[in-house]
Amino acid sequence: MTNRKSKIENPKSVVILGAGAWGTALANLAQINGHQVCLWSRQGSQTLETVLSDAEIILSAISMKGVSSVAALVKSFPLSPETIFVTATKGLEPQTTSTPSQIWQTEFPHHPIVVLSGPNLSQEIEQELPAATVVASKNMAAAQMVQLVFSSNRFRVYTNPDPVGVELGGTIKNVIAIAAGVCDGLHLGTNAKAALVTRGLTEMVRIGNIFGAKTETFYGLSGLGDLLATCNSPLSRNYQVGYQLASGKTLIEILAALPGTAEGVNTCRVLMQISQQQNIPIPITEQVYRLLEAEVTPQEALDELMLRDIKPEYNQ
Ligand SMILES: NC(=O)C1=CN([C@@H]2O[C@H](COP(=O)(O)OP(=O)(O)OC[C@H]3O[C@@H](n4cnc5c(N)ncnc54)[C@H](OP(=O)(O)O)[C@@H]3O)[C@@H](O)[C@H]2O)C=CC1
Ligand SMILES: O=C(CO)COP(=O)(O)O
Repeated sequence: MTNRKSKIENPKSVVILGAGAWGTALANLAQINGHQVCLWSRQGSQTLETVLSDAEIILSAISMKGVSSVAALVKSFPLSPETIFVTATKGLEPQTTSTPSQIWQTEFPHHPIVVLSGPNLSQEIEQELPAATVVASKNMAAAQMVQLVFSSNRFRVYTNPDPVGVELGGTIKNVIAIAAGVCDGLHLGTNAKAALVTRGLTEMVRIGNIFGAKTETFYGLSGLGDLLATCNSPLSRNYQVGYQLASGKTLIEILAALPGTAEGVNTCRVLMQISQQQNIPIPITEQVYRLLEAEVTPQEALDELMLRDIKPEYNQ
């Protein structure tokens, strides 16, 4: 059992990379626990070298497109060998299909890497509504340290030993959230939504298993939990993309007006590469891909899904 009091008695120096919606919310959560927090942005006045000099924890809340370049930049500065890296990005790198934690681990093979992911719509967290999340690592002491830094009466943090599983839950659900937005935008009803989300979870498990993730991880907060939050909330940018596609807008129009990042658009493309390389059926993701590429209309995507070959619910 961890002593929750130590979070005040032993403040940590935490650097958050990326002052977007999620980086800002996480910075506030660590700050209210009494930690010394520095929120770094490319637009800010502080250099990266200065902010990293005494960092005990470096948390990246950068969009997927910036992760590799920022990780390489961080590597060019001296760090304490004990520094813990935390990644909160929910995406996949197109060139390598790597997850963010795999990118950080490749750059920093001797440092502990912790994944932070869960049903965490940043706007609700900024409104001080209660939420729970997961911190996962192969290094349990590092995960427990991060758990203590962020845990509070409004943010409950669980540890987990399956970092890639936790990371992939948060990443793949973004594609299903686009589909859920389409489902609601077309007013297809509660039965259709339940079927979509449940079969979406099956696709998450299939892809996760290729990466070596544990199936049970996808039934926890970072998998099913985040899937439910994102597929049911108009606050989700990915859900908004799907909802607006259903109204007939083009992807270019939607992304031009979207506040912030919808990682599911890029993730969907990467998942299609993986599914083709590994011959893994992910029919919902495939229809989201065809819709994003304007190869089908929302109604045609629905018809394709409903008229697939009939089959058993589980593979024998
Ligand atoms: N918002 C949310 O509710 C949640 C978001 N996430 C995930 O967190 C990540 C960030 O999301 P969010 O904060 O909402 O997105 P925003 O669009 O609000 O912010 C994007 C962040 O990424 C940084 N960034 C973007 N491109 C680059 C680049 N090329 N190089 C360096 N930095 C870059 C920006 O840096 P800068 O500050 O320098 O401009 C900014 O901090 C995503 O992967 C998202 O899926 C996870 C959980 C919840
Ligand atoms: O990951 C999120 C909630 O857990 C945020 O979802 P969006 O990126 O779709 O807004």
